Formats: sequence, C-alpha cells, structure tokens
Amino acid sequence: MNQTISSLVDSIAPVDKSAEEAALAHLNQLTKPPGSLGKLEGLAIKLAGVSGKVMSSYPKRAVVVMAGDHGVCEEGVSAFPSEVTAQMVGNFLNGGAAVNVLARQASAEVLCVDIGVQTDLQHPGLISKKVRYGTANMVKEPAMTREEAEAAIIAGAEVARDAYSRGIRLFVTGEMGIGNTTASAAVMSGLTGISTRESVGRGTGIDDDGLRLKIITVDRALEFHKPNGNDPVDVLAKVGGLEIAGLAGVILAAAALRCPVIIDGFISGAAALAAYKLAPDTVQYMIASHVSQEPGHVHLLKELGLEPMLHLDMRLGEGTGGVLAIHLVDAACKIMAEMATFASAGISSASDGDTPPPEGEPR
Ligand SMILES: Cc1cc2ncn([C@H]3O[C@H](COP(=O)(O)O)[C@@H](O)[C@H]3O)c2cc1C
Ligand SMILES: O=C(O)c1cccnc1
Repeated sequence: MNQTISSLVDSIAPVDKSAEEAALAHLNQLTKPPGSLGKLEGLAIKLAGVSGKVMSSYPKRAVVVMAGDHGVCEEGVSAFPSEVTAQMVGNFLNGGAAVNVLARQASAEVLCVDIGVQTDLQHPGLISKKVRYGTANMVKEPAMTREEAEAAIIAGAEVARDAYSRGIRLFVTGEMGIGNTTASAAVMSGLTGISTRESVGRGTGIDDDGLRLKIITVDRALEFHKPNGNDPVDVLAKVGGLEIAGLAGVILAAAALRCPVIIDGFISGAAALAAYKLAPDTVQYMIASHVSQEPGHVHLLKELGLEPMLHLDMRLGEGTGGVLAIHLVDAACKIMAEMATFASAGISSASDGDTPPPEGEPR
C-alpha cells in the first residue's frame, strides 16, 4: 500500500511554466488593459500551466463528495447528530442537496462516495469504497490505523482515475461528515503547529460553550497522539477522517493526471494541505474556490499559498463553493478562446501611435 502512495506521489510533476508564459503573452494581446481581468487572468494562466496549452476547456467535470463519520462526535463537538451524514448521502443521491442544485447549474456530475459512513448504504448511484464504519473517537484512540488512512487515500485516487477514464478533466472536492470540522482542525494544527484557537470554529453552528469544548477536545487529541507533522499519513490516521484522507487521494490523483482540482472549503482545505505535504507540486494544480466562514480556513489557504476566488460568507462544504467556481473556470477559458486581440480588432494598443506623456504626468 505504501508503495502505491509513493508511486502516486512520484507521478506528480510540476506544471508547464512555458505554457503559463505563453498564456500571459496571449492575455496581453487581448483587447483590454493588461491585467484588467484580475484574478480571471491568474486563473487562465494557471489552467495553461496545468493543461500545457494556452487554450483549454473542461466540458466534462465532476464534484467528488466523500462521506464518512466521526467517532469524536460522542464528545459533543457538532450541533447535529452523526446519523445526518447517512441521511445527507441519501439527499445527494436523490439530487436534493445544495451541491446537487449548484452542480446541475454548472453541468457537473456529483460523484457520491461512501468511504466511511457508520451504517451500510445501498443505492445504484453510490460509489462504495468503505474503508471502515466511521472513525474511532480520537481523544481515546487513533481515529484509524495507518493502513486504513493509506487505503482511504488510494480509494480516493481510484475514484478520480475512474472518472478520468470516463472523460472527466476538471475535479471539484466535496464532503459530508458530521464532526468533520473537528477532524479538519486537528489535521490542520497537527500538520502546521497552528494553535487550535485559530483552527477550531463553530462548524454547523455550536454555541460558545460548544466552541470551548471543541478546542479542548482537539487539544486533548493532539496532546494524546502527538502526530508527526512531517508525516501526513500519521496525522490523518491519528486525528483525521476517512473522507479527508479520501479527498487527499482525489487531489493527488488529479495532479498526477494533470487535471485542475477546485478545492472547496475548510474540510477540503485540510485534505489539500495533507496532499501538499505529501507532494508539494500538487498545489500548482489546485484552485481555491472561496473563503469559508470557518475561521481556520484563511490560515489554511495561507499555508497553501492559494488566493480564494469568491467571498460569499459560505460555510457549508459538500463542494458547494467549489462547483460555483466552475463558472469562473469556464469564464477564464472563454476569455482565452474568444476575445479579440488588438491586432484582429484593429484597436490601438497602449503604445501604438501614442506619444508618451511627459515624465511624471498621468497617462
Ligand atoms: C444538514 C447538513 C448538511 C450539510 N452539508 C454539509 N455539512 C457540513 O457540516 C458538517 C461539518 O460540521 P460539524 O463539524 O459541525 O459537524 C459536514 O458534514 C459538512 O460537510 C452539513 C451539515 C448539516 C447538518
Ligand atoms: O468550509 C467548510 O467546508 C465548512 C464549514 C462549516 C461546516 N461545514 C463545512
């Protein structure tokens, strides 16, 4: 199994810098002041580096929604009971969750994966990759074994590879797992040393007492296991979640397949950080969709060096922010493919036939 994760990591290469340069040169010929489309230009350049081409498009796209349960819920860290995880999986499969609505609008498939729900689930649309029936309570024992964390990463990579073989070329991460903002905060602090006061937030909406208890719970788990921050699999096994490890596998595989991967909110961000620590080049394939209301997300994005595209005060997960950002990926692709150049439209560019203004005067 270890061998498989290391071969996955070894198959990830840096993006194509010459395609990025060519994309910038193309953007600067388009009929607009250089840089005036802001982050859309940065996105177009990133997509060129990932695909190796100045122009790209992603007609087939999917959001992978990984579902798993969390033993730490018995400590009272979520406003909702664990059974909501399985109930929401049913909702995803019936097309009624927020991510389904937003994915339909963005023409994206929803791939719902049971990687660790605590009950048996059956549905023709469900991708069954169950590694175990929920994690153990991290304050009492490791959330899972190292072998289980590795199996979850590999399962995520398999889901991405299967989707790729059906033509999917743009991935979005999503998740469902009551208690997973606790596990994500523990993973984030375990990987970075950032204090739990910064990584722990209210998740589904716990009150002040709940927040204090949640911080203490994550502190206890980290103190008990002392996970090795330089070993992401150790951190995921001791204080992580099955869906978080699974998403790390999706992200690694997307990078190995040279596909862009849109990273959703806080939980997806924790998975992205684990993938980045396993294979630093992976971050070049990531697009951060939005900044979550969960306070740790800002710090997570800073660790990854990623700028979020959207500021919408969202705090849902499921891949909802991620699928919204698909529209921006489509926009960046269309700008590259369809905008006229100064030459083709016969428009004077900044320096064309224009006497430069005297020194010190505005143009
Ligand atoms: C009905 C419902 C739908 C959701 N969809 C995503 N989450 C989000 O909330 C959960 C994390 O928050 P915590 O750590 O506080 O439990 C995850 O399942 C996440 O995806 C939901 C939560 C609920 C209740
Ligand atoms: O940002 C997220 O992914 C998030 C935040 C709160 C609750 N669930 C998910």
